[in-house]
Amino acid sequence: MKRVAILASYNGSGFDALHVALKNGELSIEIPLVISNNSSAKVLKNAINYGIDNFVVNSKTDQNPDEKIEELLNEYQCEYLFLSGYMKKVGINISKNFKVINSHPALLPNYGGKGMYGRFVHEAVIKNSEKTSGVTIHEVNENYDEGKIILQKELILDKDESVDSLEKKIKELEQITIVEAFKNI
Ligand SMILES: Nc1nc2c(c(=O)[nH]1)N[C@@H](CN(C=O)c1ccc(C(=O)N[C@@H](CCC(=O)O)C(=O)O)cc1)CN2
Ligand SMILES: NCC(=O)N[C@@H]1O[C@H](COP(=O)([O-])[O-])[C@@H](O)[C@H]1O
Repeated sequence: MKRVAILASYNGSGFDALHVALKNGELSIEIPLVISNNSSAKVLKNAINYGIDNFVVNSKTDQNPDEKIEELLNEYQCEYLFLSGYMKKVGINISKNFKVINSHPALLPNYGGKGMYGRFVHEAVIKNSEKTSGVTIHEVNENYDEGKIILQKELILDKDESVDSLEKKIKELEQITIVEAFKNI
């Protein structure tokens, strides 16, 4: 059974989708480990509620955060690492030694790269009067948002789409896209 660790900076909404899918038997995975760089992240509270071991790893807790993350992935025997709204670059040792998967809130290769995260993505999409946006699940390499695309799902923007309304739609679409992607990995 695939052992998947979660790495998140805030809510980890993708983690919630995977956890529901494993509990209802839709996905044959285990999630034994949750890591956040943010000690007040909601993802940690959810991990505690689900009874899942969780750790804060950042430059204050560890001299080399990536080394600590790699140590935890090995200790918990996780071959997969899912980035659920993680806002830092994952080091090359991790991306090379583990199967790292990310969910990006846009249709890569557009609207990706440094600075393209969270609301900044939706702001750019709307500023450019795009007719569509979507979600991309992709493998993670040493660069931001350049790994092999696993699955994309598209949505059509309303004429009066706002950043808030697009963010909400993307997060809803993300929930199903993440689970479908893990079925095919
Ligand atoms: N090696 C990789 N690491 C990460 C990837 C990746 O594809 N390869 N994806 C990101 C997630 N992400 C987009 O999907 C992303 C997150 C954050 C940024 C960014 O510009 N971050 C800022 C710092 C923001 C902060 O500190 O809050 C920066 O680097 O200056 C871009 C894309 C996760 N890691
Ligand atoms: N480029 C990475 C990126 O923007 N990731 C996005 O951050 C959000 C985190 O939301 P959450 O903290 O509520 O899960 C998610 O929508 C995810 O796609």
